[in-house]
Amino acid sequence: MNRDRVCIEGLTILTTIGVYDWEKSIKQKLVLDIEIAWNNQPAGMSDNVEDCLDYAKVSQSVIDFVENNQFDLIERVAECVAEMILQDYSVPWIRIKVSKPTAVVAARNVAIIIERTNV
Ligand SMILES: Nc1nc2c(c(=O)[nH]1)N=C([C@H](O)[C@@H](O)CO)CN2
Repeated sequence: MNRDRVCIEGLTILTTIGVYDWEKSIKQKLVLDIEIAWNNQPAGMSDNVEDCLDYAKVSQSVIDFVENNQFDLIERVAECVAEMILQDYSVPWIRIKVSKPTAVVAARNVAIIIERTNV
Protein backbone atom coordinates (compact mmCIF):
# COMPACT_ATOMS: atom_id res chain seq x y z
CA MET A 1 0.00 0.00 0.00
CA ASN A 2 1.29 3.43 -0.95
CA ARG A 3 1.46 5.71 2.11
CA ASP A 4 2.83 8.78 0.31
CA ARG A 5 1.71 12.21 1.48
CA VAL A 6 1.81 15.85 0.46
CA CYS A 7 2.20 18.08 3.52
CA ILE A 8 1.47 21.74 4.18
CA GLU A 9 2.79 22.85 7.57
CA GLY A 10 2.20 26.04 9.51
CA LEU A 11 -0.21 27.60 7.01
CA THR A 12 -1.05 30.82 8.87
CA ILE A 13 -4.34 32.57 8.14
CA LEU A 14 -6.17 35.52 9.72
CA THR A 15 -9.94 35.08 9.90
CA THR A 16 -13.03 35.75 11.97
CA ILE A 17 -13.13 32.80 14.36
CA GLY A 18 -14.70 32.26 17.76
CA VAL A 19 -17.72 31.45 19.85
CA TYR A 20 -18.00 34.73 21.78
CA ASP A 21 -19.46 38.07 20.66
CA TRP A 22 -16.15 39.90 21.05
CA GLU A 23 -14.60 37.49 18.58
CA LYS A 24 -17.14 38.21 15.83
CA SER A 25 -15.72 41.62 14.94
CA ILE A 26 -11.99 40.84 14.93
CA LYS A 27 -9.62 38.63 13.01
CA GLN A 28 -7.50 36.02 14.80
CA LYS A 29 -4.67 33.77 13.73
CA LEU A 30 -5.23 30.15 12.81
CA VAL A 31 -2.41 27.78 11.88
CA LEU A 32 -3.19 24.76 9.72
CA ASP A 33 -1.08 21.64 9.30
CA ILE A 34 -2.38 19.48 6.48
CA GLU A 35 -1.41 15.97 5.32
CA ILE A 36 -2.93 14.67 2.10
CA ALA A 37 -2.64 11.13 0.78
CA TRP A 38 -1.17 11.31 -2.71
CA ASN A 39 0.97 8.94 -4.76
CA ASN A 40 4.18 10.94 -5.31
CA GLN A 41 5.80 8.27 -7.51
CA PRO A 42 4.47 9.53 -10.91
CA ALA A 43 5.88 13.03 -10.24
CA GLY A 44 9.08 11.51 -8.89
CA MET A 45 9.50 9.54 -12.13
CA SER A 46 8.48 12.27 -14.62
CA ASP A 47 9.69 15.42 -12.86
CA ASN A 48 6.52 17.02 -14.31
CA VAL A 49 4.39 19.39 -12.21
CA GLU A 50 1.28 18.05 -13.97
CA ASP A 51 1.80 14.75 -12.11
CA CYS A 52 2.03 16.20 -8.62
CA LEU A 53 -0.50 17.50 -6.15
CA ASP A 54 0.53 21.16 -6.29
CA TYR A 55 0.96 22.26 -2.65
CA ALA A 56 0.98 25.91 -3.75
CA LYS A 57 -2.45 25.59 -5.38
CA VAL A 58 -3.89 23.70 -2.41
CA SER A 59 -2.44 26.27 0.02
CA GLN A 60 -3.99 29.18 -1.89
CA SER A 61 -7.37 27.40 -2.04
CA VAL A 62 -7.30 26.96 1.73
CA ILE A 63 -6.23 30.58 2.39
CA ASP A 64 -9.00 31.94 0.13
CA PHE A 65 -11.60 29.65 1.67
CA VAL A 66 -10.77 30.40 5.32
CA GLU A 67 -10.18 34.15 4.83
CA ASN A 68 -13.54 34.58 3.07
CA ASN A 69 -15.63 32.74 5.63
CA GLN A 70 -16.61 33.21 9.26
CA PHE A 71 -16.57 30.38 11.79
CA ASP A 72 -17.36 29.78 15.45
CA LEU A 73 -15.38 26.61 16.18
CA ILE A 74 -12.00 25.50 14.89
CA GLU A 75 -13.64 22.08 14.45
CA ARG A 76 -15.88 23.70 11.79
CA VAL A 77 -12.85 25.17 10.02
CA ALA A 78 -11.23 21.73 9.86
CA GLU A 79 -14.40 20.02 8.64
CA CYS A 80 -15.06 22.58 5.89
CA VAL A 81 -11.45 22.66 4.70
CA ALA A 82 -11.30 18.84 4.63
CA GLU A 83 -14.51 18.66 2.61
CA MET A 84 -13.27 21.29 0.14
CA ILE A 85 -9.90 19.57 -0.47
CA LEU A 86 -11.40 16.06 -0.70
CA GLN A 87 -13.88 17.26 -3.33
CA ASP A 88 -11.86 19.78 -5.34
CA TYR A 89 -8.67 17.71 -5.56
CA SER A 90 -10.20 14.20 -5.57
CA VAL A 91 -7.85 12.92 -2.89
CA PRO A 92 -8.63 9.78 -0.86
CA TRP A 93 -7.61 10.87 2.65
CA ILE A 94 -6.73 13.98 4.60
CA ARG A 95 -5.53 14.87 8.08
CA ILE A 96 -5.91 18.44 9.29
CA LYS A 97 -4.71 20.07 12.49
CA VAL A 98 -6.19 23.51 13.19
CA SER A 99 -4.40 25.53 15.88
CA LYS A 100 -5.62 28.74 17.51
CA PRO A 101 -2.41 29.73 19.27
CA THR A 102 -3.67 32.90 20.98
CA ALA A 103 -6.89 31.39 22.40
CA VAL A 104 -5.66 30.29 25.85
CA VAL A 105 -3.18 32.66 27.43
CA ALA A 106 -1.66 29.97 29.66
CA ALA A 107 -1.17 27.53 26.78
CA ARG A 108 1.44 27.67 24.04
CA ASN A 109 -1.20 26.35 21.64
CA VAL A 110 -4.64 24.76 21.43
CA ALA A 111 -5.69 22.68 18.47
CA ILE A 112 -7.95 20.00 17.09
CA ILE A 113 -7.07 17.24 14.62
CA ILE A 114 -9.37 15.42 12.22
CA GLU A 115 -8.89 12.69 9.63
CA ARG A 116 -11.38 12.21 6.80
CA THR A 117 -11.67 9.93 3.78
CA ASN A 118 -13.35 10.48 0.44
CA VAL A 119 -16.49 8.35 0.17
N1 LIG B 1 -12.87 22.64 21.15
C1 LIG B 1 -13.02 24.00 21.08
N2 LIG B 1 -13.13 24.69 22.22
C2 LIG B 1 -13.30 26.03 22.15
C3 LIG B 1 -13.34 26.70 20.92
C4 LIG B 1 -13.20 25.93 19.73
O1 LIG B 1 -13.22 26.44 18.58
N3 LIG B 1 -13.05 24.59 19.86
N4 LIG B 1 -13.45 28.07 20.89
C5 LIG B 1 -13.55 28.78 22.00
C6 LIG B 1 -13.56 30.25 21.95
O2 LIG B 1 -13.83 30.78 20.68
C7 LIG B 1 -12.20 30.70 22.50
O3 LIG B 1 -11.18 30.41 21.56
C8 LIG B 1 -12.11 32.14 22.87
O4 LIG B 1 -10.89 32.35 23.55
C9 LIG B 1 -13.59 28.18 23.33
N5 LIG B 1 -13.40 26.74 23.31
